[in-house]
Amino acid sequence: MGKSEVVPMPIHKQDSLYAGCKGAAFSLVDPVEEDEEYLEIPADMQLFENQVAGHMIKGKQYGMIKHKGTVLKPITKPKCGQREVEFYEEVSKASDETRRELKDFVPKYFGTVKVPIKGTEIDCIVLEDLTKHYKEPCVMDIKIGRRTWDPTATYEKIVNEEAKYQDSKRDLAFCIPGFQVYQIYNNQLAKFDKNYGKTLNKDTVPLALKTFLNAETSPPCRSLIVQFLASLWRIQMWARKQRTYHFYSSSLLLVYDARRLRELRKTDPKPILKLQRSTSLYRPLSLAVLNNEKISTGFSGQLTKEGPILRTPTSPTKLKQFDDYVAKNRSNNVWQKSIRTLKRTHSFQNDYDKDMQSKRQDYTYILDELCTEQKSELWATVKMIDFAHAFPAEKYQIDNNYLEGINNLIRLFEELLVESE
Ligand SMILES: Nc1ncnc2c1ncn2[C@@H]1O[C@H](COP(=O)(O)OP(=O)(O)OP(=O)(O)O)[C@@H](O)[C@H]1O
Ligand SMILES: O=P(O)(O)O[C@@H]1[C@@H](O)[C@H](OP(=O)(O)O)[C@@H](OP(=O)(O)O)[C@H](O)[C@H]1OP(=O)(O)O
Repeated sequence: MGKSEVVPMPIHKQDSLYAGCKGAAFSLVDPVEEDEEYLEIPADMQLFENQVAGHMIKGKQYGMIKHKGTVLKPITKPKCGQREVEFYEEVSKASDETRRELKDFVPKYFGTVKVPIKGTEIDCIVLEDLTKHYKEPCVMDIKIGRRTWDPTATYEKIVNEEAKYQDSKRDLAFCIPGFQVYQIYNNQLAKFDKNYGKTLNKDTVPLALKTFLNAETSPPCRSLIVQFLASLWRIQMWARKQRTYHFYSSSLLLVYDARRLRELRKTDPKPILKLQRSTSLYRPLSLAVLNNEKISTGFSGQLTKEGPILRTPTSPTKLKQFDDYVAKNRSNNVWQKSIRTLKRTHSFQNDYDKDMQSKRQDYTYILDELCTEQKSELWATVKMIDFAHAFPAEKYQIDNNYLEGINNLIRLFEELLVESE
């Protein structure tokens, strides 16, 4: 039980359908009989090798299929499939603000298609492949919520669901049914399956996150954590106010490109000290540069429950320099805006929630800027997936089951931000 497979890199993705099944990267198909059966899909489709959790080929269940930049999700349970299709249809029409915002957090939806699988026409949901731009996609499926059974669940289903991932769900309100990571330290692809996920608890989940982030032997990469947090905070802000849906057994899919991390570490083991614009946006907010001189912003880089830990410049010269800097620089430069926001956080404890939000927006803003200027710079994202059990919100209530999982996940990522460099 545990790590399910380690695959030497580099892994050359092959277009051949046969290669998809025989390749050791896909550990989830029974290699003897079923992969041969599975070959009975159209020639321009392959098994989706980056699937880390969810239904796999087994009897009348099928795994995800890869097709020209999309993934096809076979509908094998009609009610679940119908619910998920309805959900995506509603969101893609986005007739209200909640759904308009939500659209950004889910994979692009391209309708449904019938695919002949083993001689039978199977309806499939067509979604954007969230891994398609990444050379070495590291993927983690995090199932959100303590309760993973929906309002229509049978007694048997409830008992079955309650028996799984008990420690993790109880203490963190989420669980990890699978992930894969291109490990930089040994150049291998490692896959962790649901059996491993079921052993995790509140003490070991942070370690699993570090494994996923290639941060077992070195501090987590700050740029990577900020990218994940920026996505997570947006989803959190949305989940805090939405009263349209209640999600059961739905996941967040975290994806990043280990190739970019590798390059960053190779060229710049301490990216925080680089001053070029492309990387400067990712420097810790403890430093700003004015006329080639480093200025302390007072932010220690640490976030706690009470808010960010601030270190007001101690020397009078530095303090004056900082105040002058903030007073004089009122332009729209993102970095200067960040400093002004941080300055405001001196009144943080009086209005934690509001200031926390603006701080988060500040990070998001930095990322937005980066996005506009160099879209290709982003190499990590979080999307909400799996809406087979998405229901209308009961009594117009907040989905606290979902929100709590998101909050805890964010807390762990904020702790990683503290450790990051
Ligand atoms: N849009 C996507 N892009 C890339 N990978 C995806 C996408 N959607 C799903 N996946 C991959 O497929 C896996 C299963 O997806 P999903 O959870 O939607 O399927 P499922 O069979 O309904 O899962 P479950 O058994 O948990 O209900 C995910 O863990 C992820 O690895
Ligand atoms: O059997 P079902 O109804 O398809 O439900 C599966 C469930 O069997 C599966 O549990 P298990 O194989 O881990 O015991 C769930 O997987 P994880 O909880 O491990 O991710 C599936 O999520 C269930 O599917 P669904 O979410 O549609 O109920």
